[in-house]
Amino acid sequence: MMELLERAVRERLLRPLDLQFARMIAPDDCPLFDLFRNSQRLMEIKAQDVTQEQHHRVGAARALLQLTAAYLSAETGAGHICLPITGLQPQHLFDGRQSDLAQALWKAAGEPSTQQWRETLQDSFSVSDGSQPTPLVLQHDRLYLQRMWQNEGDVARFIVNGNANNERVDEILLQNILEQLFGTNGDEVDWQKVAAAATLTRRISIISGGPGTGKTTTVAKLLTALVRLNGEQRVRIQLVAPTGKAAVRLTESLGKAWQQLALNESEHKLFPNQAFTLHSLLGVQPNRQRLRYHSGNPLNLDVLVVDEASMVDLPMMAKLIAALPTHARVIFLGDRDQLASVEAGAVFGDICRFVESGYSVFRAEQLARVTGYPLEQLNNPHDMSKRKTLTTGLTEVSDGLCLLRKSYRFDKKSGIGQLAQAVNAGAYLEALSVLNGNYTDVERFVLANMIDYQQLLQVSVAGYQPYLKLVAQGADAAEILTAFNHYQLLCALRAGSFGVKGLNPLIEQVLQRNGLIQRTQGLSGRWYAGRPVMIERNDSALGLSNGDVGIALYDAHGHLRVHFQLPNGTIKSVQPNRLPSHGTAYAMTIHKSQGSEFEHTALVLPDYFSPIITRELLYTGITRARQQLTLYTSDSVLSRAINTPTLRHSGLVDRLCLATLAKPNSAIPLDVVSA
Ligand SMILES: Nc1ncnc2c1ncn2[C@@H]1O[C@H](COP(=O)(O)OP(=O)(O)OP(=O)(O)O)[C@@H](O)[C@H]1O
Repeated sequence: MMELLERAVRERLLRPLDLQFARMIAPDDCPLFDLFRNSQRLMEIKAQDVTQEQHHRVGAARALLQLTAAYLSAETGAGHICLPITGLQPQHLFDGRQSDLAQALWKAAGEPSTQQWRETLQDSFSVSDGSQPTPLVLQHDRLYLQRMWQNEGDVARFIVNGNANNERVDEILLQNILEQLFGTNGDEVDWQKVAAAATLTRRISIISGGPGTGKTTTVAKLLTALVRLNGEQRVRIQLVAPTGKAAVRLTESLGKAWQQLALNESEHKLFPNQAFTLHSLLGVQPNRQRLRYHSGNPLNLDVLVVDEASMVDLPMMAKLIAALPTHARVIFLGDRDQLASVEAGAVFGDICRFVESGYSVFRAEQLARVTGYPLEQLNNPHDMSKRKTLTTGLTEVSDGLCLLRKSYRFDKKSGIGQLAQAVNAGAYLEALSVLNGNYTDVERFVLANMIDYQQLLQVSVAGYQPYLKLVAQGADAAEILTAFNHYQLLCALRAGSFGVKGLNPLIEQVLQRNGLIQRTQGLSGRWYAGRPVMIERNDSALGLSNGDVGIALYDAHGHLRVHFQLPNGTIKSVQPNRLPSHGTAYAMTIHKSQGSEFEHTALVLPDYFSPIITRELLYTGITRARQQLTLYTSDSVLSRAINTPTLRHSGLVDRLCLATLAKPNSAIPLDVVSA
C-alpha cells in the first residue's frame, strides 16, 4: 500500500503530508495488535490458526487504514471537513483521475464494503466515536480528523445554544426606533427592517444577501438602533472581516452608510471607525501558535459584526467563537451563494441552508409585532426551492437567519444582476440569453485564437491605463490605489496562459511596449513605479494580510516603496525587499478577489474545463463587478461551470440538528433527514 501511496504523491494526487499521516496512523512495522483492538478476528490470528483468506483480510485492514488516513488528510486539505465512507467507490478517489492507480489502491485495501470499512475503522486504536482523544473520529459514517470534529461540534453548539441568554428587549421602544430608521413600506415587506428586528432580538444572527442587497445599510441602521436602545449604557462594537481588503471596504462602506443616516455627533462617536481583520482581532502573534484572545482571555467587546462570513473557514470560526465573551452579540454577514472559504468547510453556507425551515411561530409573531408586517408574510418559508433537500421544523437555527432578497444595485435592467441570478439557479440557457441579449453592462468574448488573446491583452492594458497615468503624474498613493480598483482582470486559474501566471507577465510586456511602465533591464526590472503586487502570506509584524494589494511608487528620495491602504484608511509604505511572499497583480484569481468589488471586472475562464471552475466560482467572479462585466468564455466551459456546484463534505447540518435535538424541551418533528 505504501508504495502505491508514494506513487500517488509522485502523480500529485496526494501531498507528502498525506503520506506522512498514513505512516503515522498505521506504520508498516507496527504489529497488528498495536493497530487494532483485540477483536475476535485478531484473536484468531494470535492463535496462529489462520486461513489464507483471514491472513489476507487482516493484512488488508492495515492497508485500508493507511489508504483511509492518507485520503482523509488529502480531502481535508482540499476543503472538506470529513470523509463520508458510505458508498465510496474507487472511481470517486482523486475525482476520477488516474483510475488505474485508484483501482490498485482499492484492491490493496481489500475492496471493502461500507460495512467492512466501518468495522475496520471501529477496530482501530486510532479511531473513536469522539469520546476518546484519538486522532480520527468516526461518527454517523463520517470520518474526521479529531480537530475538525471538535471544531464542527463547537460551531454547532454555539449556533444552537448561544441564544439561551437572550436579553429581554423593550419591543415598543424597538418598534419606534425601527420606524424612525426604516419607515413603513406599505404592504411590501422590507427585509432589511426584518433583519434588523431579528438581529436586535437575538444574540446570534446571520444575514445573507447578494451584491447590493443592503447588508451594509442594514448593519449601519441596526447598530444605530442598538445604540439608541441602550441609551446611556455604552456598547462596545467591533467590526471584523476575513481579509485586509474586505476590512478596508467594510470601514469605507459603513462609514458612508452612517453619513447618510444623519446621526448626531455623540452617536457618531459610539461607532468604530475601523474594521479589523480576523487575524488582528484575535491577536495572531508572530512565530506563535497561540492567539492572544481565546476562551481563557476573551475579546473585550459587546457586539461583533463579521463581514464576508462565507470566507471564514471552520477552524477560524471555532477560534473566533471560543474568544467571544458569553454575553456578546454576533452578527454574521455574507452571501450564501459565494465561494466557500479557501480552507476547510462551508460554515456560512451550511448554516444558511436552514433558512428554508422558516421562522418558528413564536419568532414570526415577535417579528410581526416589532416590524408591523403581517405574520403570514414573515413566516412564508424563504426559499422553497431547496426544501426537499433538508429539513423542516429546525427553527432553532432558522430563527437567527435573515435573507435580504432585493438588490438595490442591480435591477431588472442590469445584465450583471440577471446573469448572477441565472448562474446561481444553475440555468445555463438563461445565462446565455443574458450574454446574448441587449444589456449594456455585460459583454462576452470567446478566446478562440491568438488574435482574440492579443485583444484581451490590449483591452486589459486600456483598463489599467488611467491609474498608470496618475502614477506618471505623481498623484498621491490613495488616489492611485482608488484608481487601480476601477478595473480588474480576474482568472479562474492560477497556472497556464489563461491563468494569472500566464497573463501577468504578458500584460507587463504590452504595458512596457506602450510606454505605460518603465522597467529596467535585469533583475531589478521586476520593480518599477506603478507595479501592483498582491501579498500571499499574512505578516502580522508588518500589518499586512494575505490578499492585500499595494502599488510601488517612488518616494521623495527616489526610492521605490510599495503603498498599501490599511483597514483604518491610512496608507502604509514598505520597502520592496521587506515584503512577504507576493506576486504581480494585474490579473488575480477569483478566490483572491473575494471581499473586493471593481467598477469594471473582466473575467477570464480557460478554453478547457477544469473541476475548479464551479458555479460558485463563476457567481463570485461575476458579482465582483459593480458597473461593467466583460466575460471571456466559450459556451461549453460556461455550461460546465454553471452545472458544477461546489461540494464540500461536512456534517455541520446534521450536527446542528443533533445539537437542537439535545436541547431540553426540544420539540423537533422527527422528519429530519440527512443532507
Ligand atoms: N432600502 C434601500 N433603499 C434604497 N437604496 C438602498 C437601500 N438599501 C441599500 N440601498 C443602496 O444600495 C446600494 C447597496 O447597498 P449596500 O452597500 O448596503 O449593500 P451591500 O449588500 O452591503 O452591498 P455589497 O456587499 O455588494 O457591496 C447602496 O448604494 C445603498 O445606498
